[in-house]
Amino acid sequence: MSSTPPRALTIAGTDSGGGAGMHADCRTFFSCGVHATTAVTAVTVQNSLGVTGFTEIPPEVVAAQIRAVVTDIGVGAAKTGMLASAGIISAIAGACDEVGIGRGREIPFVVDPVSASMHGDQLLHDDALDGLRGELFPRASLVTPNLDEVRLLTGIEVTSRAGMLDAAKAMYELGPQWVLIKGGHLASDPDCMDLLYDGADVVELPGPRFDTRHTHGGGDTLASAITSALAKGADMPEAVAFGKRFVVRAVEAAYPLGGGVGPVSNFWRLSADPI
Ligand SMILES: Nc1ncnc2c1ncn2[C@@H]1O[C@H](COP(=O)(O)OP(=O)(O)OP(=O)(O)O)[C@@H](O)[C@H]1O
Ligand SMILES: Cc1ncc(CO)c(N)n1
Repeated sequence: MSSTPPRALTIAGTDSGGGAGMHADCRTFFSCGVHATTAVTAVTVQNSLGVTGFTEIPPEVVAAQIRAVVTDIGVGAAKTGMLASAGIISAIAGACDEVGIGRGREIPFVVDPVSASMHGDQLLHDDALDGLRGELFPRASLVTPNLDEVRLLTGIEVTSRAGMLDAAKAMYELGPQWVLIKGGHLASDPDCMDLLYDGADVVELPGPRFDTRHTHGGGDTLASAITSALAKGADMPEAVAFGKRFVVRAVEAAYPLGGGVGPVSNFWRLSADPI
């Protein structure tokens, strides 16, 4: 019998195409040697061409999944992805307080403020933005917005690396302990620089920009790799540096799928040996 591995929790939506969302999270946890536990928020109808619909899980069922996992199995860190509605966000905030998930509590909490798929299909109702800002960000150890989410949440349009620092400061004012601004959408930048900020220090996380359109699930993969490292006891700068190294390799190994946009590879660490 082996000893129990580190565990992490993803609170997120499913992607029937298997590229992003909870599927990307679970594969990333697995690749990092972390047992994946899940609280499903929504079931999306999705493939490489986009999202054509989703069904939400009742908020009390989302909260019950969190309680069931944390009180029995225990987790070293938790993350959120697609949350869909204000009601689900409130239920998550309440459950997190009950079981000790959040900044200053036992279980670090990574909040990825997913608002839309990379095709632009909405994954969060407009009236849920206040819930994210008011109920989740103040509980977050880390928030990981992309530049579209920065605009939605703060009104700031980032067009340069200097603008990323303004965005980090504005996001920090919304209450999280740490902010990671992702630079993947800054097309004018020949590299992919992310920025980590804790209200005082700025850490630049440089990375190459690969010439590929197959980046579906990149944000989920980054946040899950960070969560895996936190579940193993890393501090935030270490965890984020690991997450960036992991996602760079994942984008490099991205693969085409279907007729649209393929996913980053969450299993680049595994060999491609025949059966
Ligand atoms: N073409 C690329 N080459 C290398 N790294 C990239 C590329 N695009 C994005 N990244 C990196 O991948 C991570 C995710 O960034 P991005 O800004 O794309 O997030 P996102 O929009 O939330 O992702 P998603 O595609 O899941 O919605 C960041 O570390 C970013 O720097
Ligand atoms: C379920 C789900 N979560 C997150 C994303 C964004 O990557 C997506 N496309 N689908």
